[in-house]
Amino acid sequence: MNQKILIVEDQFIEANHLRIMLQRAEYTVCGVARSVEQAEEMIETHRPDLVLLDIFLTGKRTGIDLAAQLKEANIPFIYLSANSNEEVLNAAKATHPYGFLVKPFRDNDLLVTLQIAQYHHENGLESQLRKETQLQTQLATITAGQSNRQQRLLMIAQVLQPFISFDMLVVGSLDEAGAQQHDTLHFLRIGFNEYQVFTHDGLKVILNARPAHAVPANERAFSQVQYFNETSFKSVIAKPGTHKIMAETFGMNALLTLPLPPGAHHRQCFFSFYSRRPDAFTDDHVSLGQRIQPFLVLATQSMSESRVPAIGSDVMHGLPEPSPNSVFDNIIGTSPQLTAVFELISQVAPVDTSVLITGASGTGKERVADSIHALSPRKAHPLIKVNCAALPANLIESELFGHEKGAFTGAIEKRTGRFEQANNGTIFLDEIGDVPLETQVKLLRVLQQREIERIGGKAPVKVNIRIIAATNKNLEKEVAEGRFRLDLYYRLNVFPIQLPSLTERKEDIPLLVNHFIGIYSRKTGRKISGVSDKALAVLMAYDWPGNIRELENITERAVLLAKGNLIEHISLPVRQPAMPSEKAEEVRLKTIFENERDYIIQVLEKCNGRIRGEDGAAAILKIPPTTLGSKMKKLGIKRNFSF
Ligand SMILES: Nc1ncnc2c1ncn2[C@@H]1O[C@H](COP(=O)(O)OP(=O)(O)OP(=O)(O)O)[C@@H](O)[C@H]1O
Repeated sequence: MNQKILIVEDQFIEANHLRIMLQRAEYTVCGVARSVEQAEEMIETHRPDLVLLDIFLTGKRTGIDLAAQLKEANIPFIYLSANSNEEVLNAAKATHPYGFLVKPFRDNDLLVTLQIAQYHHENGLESQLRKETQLQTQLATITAGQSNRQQRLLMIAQVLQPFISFDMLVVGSLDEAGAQQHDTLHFLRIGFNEYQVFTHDGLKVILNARPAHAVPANERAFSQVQYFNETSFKSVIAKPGTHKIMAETFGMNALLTLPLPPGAHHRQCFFSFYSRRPDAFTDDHVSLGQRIQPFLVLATQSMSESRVPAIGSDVMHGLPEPSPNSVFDNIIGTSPQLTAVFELISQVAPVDTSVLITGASGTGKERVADSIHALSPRKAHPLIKVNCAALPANLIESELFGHEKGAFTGAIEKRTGRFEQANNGTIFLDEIGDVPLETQVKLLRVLQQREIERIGGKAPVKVNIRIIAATNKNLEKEVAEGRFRLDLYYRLNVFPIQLPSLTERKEDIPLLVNHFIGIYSRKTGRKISGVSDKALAVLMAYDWPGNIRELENITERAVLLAKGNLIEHISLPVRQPAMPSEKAEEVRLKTIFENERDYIIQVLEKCNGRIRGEDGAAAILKIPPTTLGSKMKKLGIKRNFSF
């Protein structure tokens, strides 16, 4: 084994037990630290391969404080803590640990967690290296290509995006005195892999609409790779200049500067990446920027050597190629939040990593699963979807793993389970948070060993599957409350994708509404061309507890009820007005479950309690009646309605 492990634990007995256990398992324990200060010294001296980290330690600083340094030093760490309250779990999760074990735990749990951590760390590093080599090759190909400066820079922007997520890239050159020239190009991200390109003069045209701004002449550029997030960005934009314009005109909140040194035959250039996210950039971006500097120098050098066609002065240049958004045809939206999701999908789809999709009900989790499968090498094989919440506890195992004939009373025939059906393809386990604890152990086994055991079967059966799971539950909370196994959580949460709620991306509402109008006009044979400004304003003002599913249902109804060929009137669910004594804060703190519960009750009321049938609540909510039934049970909604 021979991995060097540092134990950071202030309880002597526990630390000693850990040391003995790890040594027995052939790990090398390079030290036991009782405080963050001691740990810092030992890390410096021994450079451990992994750190086991208690959260509350001797002294003021906690394990969570040490985590930031470990991350920077690229040392994986696992928390061991007796404290499993949700707040601590969330703070710990934000530091991206390789595992979290709640004390007391079994020795074996720790050994398994260590192996998982090692696996993730090595794979993470390896795939990072692979991706970076690929990036360098892509940059070299662009350099060798024949396209003009603008096209090349656009291609560079596109290949850099997965590594440095930005909303605006500004590229330009400097004169001998270090002042900016007027050859600057701006690439404003307007969709996944789609950019609006404008020149220095183009920017002037935009700014004329905002007379308070002027494009500064001869502005100086930064001389090293560095970043400015939130507070430091505020000090950068305190002075007039390009950065201030980017902040005030385009809503940018962070900057990463990447200057390129001058050469004998070419000028000094600069790349400035801006993001709307105030915490967008990290030290990792600085290191990456320094590593790719030579490749960018070559790319820009070849541009100054090639004859560059004149670029229209104040014209907005579109993409030279058709928008590659089409790979996500089934997911409508161009908001930055959704674009970030596209980014994650395209990163994870080609590999076999398990994915955990989280987000409130109706945010499109199933759509994301569809896209991951469709973009993966498994696309020619089945994508099997299982709604775990809809399966009664006594049937779930036979549904997932299958059974042999005669395995139990009623098993009159052999049944192939969903895992076997998904062989060579993908299995989508929706509502994973609803799987009973007993079944969770078996799922863990599938994830670890890629084999299943049919009920009544004599030997395990190997399966080659990719697992995508989804939930609208807060799994950390479920773990903390003992309803979800931590080891399964870590196995599933290898690549989390969190979907934004519709209120977080209201700018997508017009696109979504038009998309649904198109679908339901075709379905119903009505010729509806769009929605009036007034009706759209109503949609934009609503808070969408049911997310896109609710928007789809409301649009469908509006299409049916429209008097002319424009939707003029939108009828939204009547919401209970807040009680005067209710504080605004309390209203805001409603949980997803309360929202979901209220929404289902509203729909049930509208349907006079009918669940099934064409005008039943299940049809309106676009979920099977059995799913609605189990949701109602879960949310404590009594079945005191007529069916
Ligand atoms: N971005 C999108 N573009 C177009 N349609 C969407 C989008 N996202 C969701 N939908 C539609 O909204 C509905 C709900 O989507 P989906 O079933 O994927 O949500 P979900 O998050 O899996 O919900 P639940 O947690 O309730 O299972 C579906 O009818 C889907 O067609």
